[in-house]
Amino acid sequence: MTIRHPDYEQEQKRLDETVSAIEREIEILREEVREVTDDYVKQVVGYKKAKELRYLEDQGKDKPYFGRVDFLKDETYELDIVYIGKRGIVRSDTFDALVVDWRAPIASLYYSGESKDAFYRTDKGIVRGEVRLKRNFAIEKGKITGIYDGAVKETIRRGIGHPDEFLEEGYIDEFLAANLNQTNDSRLKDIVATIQSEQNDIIRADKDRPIVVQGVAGSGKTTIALHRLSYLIYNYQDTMMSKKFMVFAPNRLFLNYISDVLPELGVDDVQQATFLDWAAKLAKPLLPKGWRITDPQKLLRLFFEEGQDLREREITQRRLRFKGSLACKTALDNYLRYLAEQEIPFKTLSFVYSRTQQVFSISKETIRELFTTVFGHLPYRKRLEALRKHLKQEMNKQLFAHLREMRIDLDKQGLTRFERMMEQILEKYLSSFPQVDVFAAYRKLITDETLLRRLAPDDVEDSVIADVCQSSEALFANERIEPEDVAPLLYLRHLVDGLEQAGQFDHTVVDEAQDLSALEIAVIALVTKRQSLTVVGDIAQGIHGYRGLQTWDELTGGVFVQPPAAYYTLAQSYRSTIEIMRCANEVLRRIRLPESVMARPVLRHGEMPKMLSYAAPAEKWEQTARLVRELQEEGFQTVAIVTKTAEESKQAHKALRGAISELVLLGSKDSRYPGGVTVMPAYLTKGLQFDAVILLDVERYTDSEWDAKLLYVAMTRPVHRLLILHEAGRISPLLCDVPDELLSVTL
Ligand SMILES: Nc1ncnc2c1ncn2[C@@H]1O[C@H](COP(=O)(O)OP(=O)(O)OP(=O)(O)O)[C@@H](O)[C@H]1O
Repeated sequence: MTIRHPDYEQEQKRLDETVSAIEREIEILREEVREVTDDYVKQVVGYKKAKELRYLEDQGKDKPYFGRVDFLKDETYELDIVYIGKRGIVRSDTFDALVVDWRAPIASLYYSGESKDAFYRTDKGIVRGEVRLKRNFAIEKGKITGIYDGAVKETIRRGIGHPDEFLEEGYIDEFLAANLNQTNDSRLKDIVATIQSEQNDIIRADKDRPIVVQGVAGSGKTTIALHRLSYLIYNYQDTMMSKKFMVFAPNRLFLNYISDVLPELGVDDVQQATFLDWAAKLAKPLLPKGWRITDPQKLLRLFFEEGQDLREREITQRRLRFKGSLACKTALDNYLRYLAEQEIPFKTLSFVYSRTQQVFSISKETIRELFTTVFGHLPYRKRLEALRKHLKQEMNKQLFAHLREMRIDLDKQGLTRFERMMEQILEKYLSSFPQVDVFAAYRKLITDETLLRRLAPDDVEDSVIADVCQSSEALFANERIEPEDVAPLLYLRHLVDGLEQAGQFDHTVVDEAQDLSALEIAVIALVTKRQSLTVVGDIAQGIHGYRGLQTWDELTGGVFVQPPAAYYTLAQSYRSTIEIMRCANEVLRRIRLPESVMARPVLRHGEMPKMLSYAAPAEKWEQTARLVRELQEEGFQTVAIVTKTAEESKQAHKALRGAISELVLLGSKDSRYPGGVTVMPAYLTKGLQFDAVILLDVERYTDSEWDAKLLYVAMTRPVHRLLILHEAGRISPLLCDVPDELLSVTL
């Protein structure tokens, strides 16, 4: 912290004036809000004012802003001095902006830092100039407690470590360090004061194209995706509504964990769901009576437990991967084409006008052309409707031309008779077009080896087709579909009937996207207007690798073609200490992944991760309880005891609940994260963070890619402390090569 900054007096004076002005605004608002009215418009305005008042009273008065930026405009050579806060505050008498909202265009300068060549975008174009000063304030109850100028400069001048080390590990400015060091209150919070430049680029990216973000563990993906929603609603309230925003996240616990930050960011009524919860609602009406979707957790055992049938694992993986792949999407597209080409008996439509015995006809070539090309972009059933309408018009046209030629005047009765006749002819003609029942069609395609071989792309191996069809047949025999059937079913519904949900969302965030399949994301894109999606994830954390994305190319090269996606990477990790991240990176190194997924921790040190062993199970529980006590004594509020499986979590809870008061067991059905001391399986910790993590039974993580990713996820959850427990003499192959200087081992 800079003690007595030379501008301290001046800045405190400015703050005092701002606070006084805010107090006046509070008085005015209180008066206005008190007014009772039955005018609807006034009520709406009143509601907005009440919200504004609440913000000013609760937060704005004590800490109206966190930053200042001085911008010298190229065009006019005027210096704008702008104070930036969580919400904009305007004086109602003079309309002067006391504080500029962090989402306003000019505030972008604050996040891009000092530069001689700076700019920001407005509706009217780009404004260029020089950022002369970027200043951060720490403010408590209207008093400045710290002033921090610039970012890199300050850190290096104060000499925290050698400058080379900054570059290697990623520098961090003091203001950010002060923010990160606060003990974590376990929930996600807003980071408006410390958003980093590369994060700012993502938050403010073009709204009308998909963005895909590969970000390492703790790089702020979830946080910035939510800040992006806040940014979008602030800047595009004419075209976007927050109630039409959707956030897809991996589980209900996670949704609960992030739910507090949205209102804090000024976005209240965003929809949130897991993909399966949302998609199953749409898919269920397509299923025959009595059919169910299997529990997604059922397969975890097959993939994460030792001693499982390897052939079954292979078949299952092939089936799940195929059902989520773009190859499956191609097969479904081809299926519709195949129906049109092979199963529709295009015939010439002819009819006779009995009074003159005139024969009219529309050729089969014309009808085929209409169905497959002219209306080819429409869903199957809508194509049929369009064809019927078109044929009727054409029949009318032909007949009336003939009547005119023959100088025949049809009376009302004649016209009605003719209308009826045409309907009958069309009804009969179109009845030979197959009626497609979505589920029956999907079932046929996914279980008929010959058909699937014919329609799937050539690079899908025959043996994969055979495994997919045979194992799907067995699954369907029990009147069950699996979660991976849902996306192809919805995609087929889109091709056949059209998804009436199409364009339902103004913007969609897909978090932990690596665990969804390409086809699932393609379905999400179908229901999002203008492909306005923010897709974030980390390939290194793809713990459902047997079904999820393998690379981002599947999206950038396959799902998002027009408009193409903008791809970003975030390598800087903000959550855990350097010591924790270095140790976790060692686990990743064992599986060959691209360099982009290796995390660079920010310059924040802490205790080295510790590995402790125990000889007997009783000792394991004693040690765990002791560690929890010690962590609590140190002041850590959220501690997670993490096991490999849900079953082990249950056992741990049973063994520990007597020794640890208020210990909460969490499973995949839970939807509320209570804080405190919790015990849960590793896959559920996804996306969450805790002050400290105690990892149990690490010897159970084998040398497989899945286990390495799972262990990596669990190891990257703590903000401050990581403690690892294992049975004496047995150690996970994933940890046995970690150098001593990265992991302190106590035998
Ligand atoms: N610019 C920042 N300033 C302050 N804190 C930050 C910043 N960026 C991220 N953080 C903090 O880092 C932590 C991790 O953020 P978040 O959970 O959004 O990351 P993530 O990339 O989604 O992580 P993971 O993939 O591991 O779940 C949070 O505590 C968040 O507040």
